[in-house]
Amino acid sequence: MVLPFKHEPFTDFTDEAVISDFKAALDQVHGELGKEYPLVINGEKIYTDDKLESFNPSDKEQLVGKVSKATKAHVDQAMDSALEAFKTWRTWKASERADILHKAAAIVRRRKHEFSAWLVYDAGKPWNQADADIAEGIDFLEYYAREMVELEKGKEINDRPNEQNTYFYQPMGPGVTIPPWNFAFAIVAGTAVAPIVAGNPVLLKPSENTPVIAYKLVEVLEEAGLPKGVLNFVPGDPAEIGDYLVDHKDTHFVNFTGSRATGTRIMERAAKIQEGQNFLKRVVAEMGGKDTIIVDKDADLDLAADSIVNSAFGFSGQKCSACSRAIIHEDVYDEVLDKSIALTKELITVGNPADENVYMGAVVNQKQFDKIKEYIEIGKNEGELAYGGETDDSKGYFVHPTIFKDLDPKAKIMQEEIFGPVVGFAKAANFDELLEIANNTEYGLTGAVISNNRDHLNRARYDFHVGNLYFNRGCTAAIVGYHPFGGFKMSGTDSKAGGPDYLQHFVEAKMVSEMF
Ligand SMILES: NC(=O)c1ccc[n+]([C@@H]2O[C@H](COP(=O)([O-])OP(=O)(O)OC[C@H]3O[C@@H](n4cnc5c(N)ncnc54)[C@H](O)[C@@H]3O)[C@@H](O)[C@H]2O)c1
Ligand SMILES: N[C@@H](CCC=O)C(=O)O
Repeated sequence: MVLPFKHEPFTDFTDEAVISDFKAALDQVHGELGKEYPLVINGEKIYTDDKLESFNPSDKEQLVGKVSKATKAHVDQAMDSALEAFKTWRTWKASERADILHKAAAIVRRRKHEFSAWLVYDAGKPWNQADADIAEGIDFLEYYAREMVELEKGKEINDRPNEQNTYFYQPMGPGVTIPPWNFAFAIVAGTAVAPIVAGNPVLLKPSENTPVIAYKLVEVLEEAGLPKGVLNFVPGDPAEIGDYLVDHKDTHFVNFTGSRATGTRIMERAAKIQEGQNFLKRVVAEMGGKDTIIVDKDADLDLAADSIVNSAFGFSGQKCSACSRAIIHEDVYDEVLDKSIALTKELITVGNPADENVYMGAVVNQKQFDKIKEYIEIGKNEGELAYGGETDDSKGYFVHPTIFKDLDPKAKIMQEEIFGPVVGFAKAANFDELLEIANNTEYGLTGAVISNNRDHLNRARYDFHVGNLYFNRGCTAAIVGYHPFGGFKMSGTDSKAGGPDYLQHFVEAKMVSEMF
């Protein structure tokens, strides 16, 4: 019997036994660094000479792994195997497909610390953030398995005398999953297994920054019994195979999560009908954010500072949901700013996340490091540096938590996604203005309101235009099955990952009417 869904608990890293187990997992993974990984096409492991090399962001000389690079010819091969696999995979019952996800979840759960340890080295995640990423991946497996069994039942529609009508959902055909690096296990798992459990084979092209942990997922799903050809692993250079995957005439859907620039490019390309294509492609594109916490005059100011600091600096601000704008009522602005600086000083440590109790590791790569540094320089001209601003890329890509104050809400660092540990403060005269500023970016992903005023919360519920809105807490850390995730405006297609509507993106609804 399948138990009702409950999210995976987070690991208690204050327990000495857990600390010792986690250190052992780090040692185990350390011993496996630098290995080579293949493509997986039709169940066959293919090693190529040309490889992606993944390095530890906190120790940039440390090679995490070398992953084979797919060419366009490999993509064609993978698509052929997906088309072949579709013929039988589509006929499996939902519960049979779901069982593979349940088994995969059980395998990952048993090897949880080992998987988290890979994220420490491959993505630069501190222990607790790595643990949360793996827990979210397990949740996606467990949640979509249950959701598919429900969806297979179809929906009730009306009959008339001598007429029986049925309405049900069927898979669409093979498609492509293109995830980012920042939730290198959770988002890869969620965006690959949702279409798969719905009956569609997938070509998975992981991020070039974190391909090793993605390969680990492919191994687990194979061990759990996923038939060959249902998940094909085609890492590669996005400049070489990215457009090719999207443009392919047999790509039925693209399940993308990443930057606005890549997402809009994919939307445009997928709209063009290719020779031999006789269906419209679907695109799920979950993109960037410029997420705001607003603090009302009547609010718990310690809670405000805690929410801002943890949402801005958790995983070095490398979350689409990260708070990069704090808009504060002018009457409490100085106090919230002072409390936020004090808490940052007290809480945030920067270092190699393989060490215990590090709050922030390095940012993912040189490109991100340079970009964040550039925004810090821009911020110095646009506002006043209130805290931090230091950077050091001698050993790893370290950026210290950085707070700017007294910014114009239209300033560049208040409008563009930085994707690093930088938060800008601005003030507003009243609640109308707080909301107006919160809505003045082109993004609409997450936001939070810290307020004790019920009328203001009621207004924000409808007038704060973001897909995920939180009251009296931070704006990160959505949980599968509890906080379905997806953004408005240029943040994406509002697909609501981890929610009850998500699988609908990967099925076709069919009506059959029979006369008796
Ligand atoms: N809204 C969400 O749910 C969500 C979640 C996580 C991250 N993000 C966003 O992702 C971004 C960070 O991730 P990133 O740096 O990996 O983003 P990115 O757009 O650079 O890359 C995302 C993926 O797209 C691939 N890609 C790049 N060019 C491509 C092309 N031309 N065709 C096909 N694929 C291509 C990359 O290889 C990678 O796998 C941030 O903007 C962040 O806000 C959004
Ligand atoms: N689901 C995550 C954000 C994913 C994007 O990076 C959160 O809610 O913080």
